[in-house]
Amino acid sequence: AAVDVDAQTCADPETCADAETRAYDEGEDDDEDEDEDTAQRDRCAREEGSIPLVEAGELDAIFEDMVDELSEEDEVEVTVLSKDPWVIYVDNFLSSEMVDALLEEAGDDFAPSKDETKFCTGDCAESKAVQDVQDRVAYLVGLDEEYMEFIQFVRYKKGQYYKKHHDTNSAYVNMPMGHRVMTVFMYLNTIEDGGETSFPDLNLSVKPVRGRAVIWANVKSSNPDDRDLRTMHEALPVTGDVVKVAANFWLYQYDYRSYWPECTG
Ligand SMILES: O=C(O)CCC(=O)C(=O)O
Ligand SMILES: [Fe+2]
Repeated sequence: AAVDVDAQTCADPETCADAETRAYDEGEDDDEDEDEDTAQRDRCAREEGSIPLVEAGELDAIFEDMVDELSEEDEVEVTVLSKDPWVIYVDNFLSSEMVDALLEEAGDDFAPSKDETKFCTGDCAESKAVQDVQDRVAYLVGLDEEYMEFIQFVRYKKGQYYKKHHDTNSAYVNMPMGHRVMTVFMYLNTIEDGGETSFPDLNLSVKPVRGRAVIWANVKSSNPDDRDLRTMHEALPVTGDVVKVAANFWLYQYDYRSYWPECTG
């Protein structure tokens, strides 16, 4: 649901003179949107008997299990930044081979200008690189591919940033795939100058390190239909010459893939 937004602000016009920023439609409904939402709801009803990824109370257990599992892996190091809401980061989440293979899939042909993102669909989604990442996440979280959005590559040149936002849209709860329950955000290179992923309301920030993943909850464990706005986050401006490259991987409450693309946004 990435949209190009013209009226972006830049916190520091000096730093951001040439910067562009990315943004998502936050879905603050006006009347027109509501009519559209209703029409889409009729067309795109969630299949009856659909099984949610998390029931109330289960998200905590998913994170606990994931942390236990990852802690036992050689080379991998887990840091729990917060348990309420869950925010962890995992060093060597991706092996060096996996990072190289993903970078190869990401390529260099990002759409220029504002929205430097690229969804990995088609051949990219079928590639071994992507299948390996999916398998890893499927195993750790205990879900299958249907619940996964296609990986989205993102990159930031000097001065670029991504303003504070939340990863799941308030309207998603009424869409067939439901909320983006969790985000798995993977850094494909190390950035020394700026580029941190910051959670201002939690006073936390994570540095981009090649192979590191940040994993956080976007909904409340007590009620997965409810967004947890405490995990609003931003990408701080890259201040050096190295282009930051990373990948978003979003996990939904319900099947995403069979509703994509007609009913997913
Ligand atoms: O680049 C980052 O550090 C975060 C990116 C992000 O939050 C997003 O693409 O939704
Ligand atoms: Fe985000």
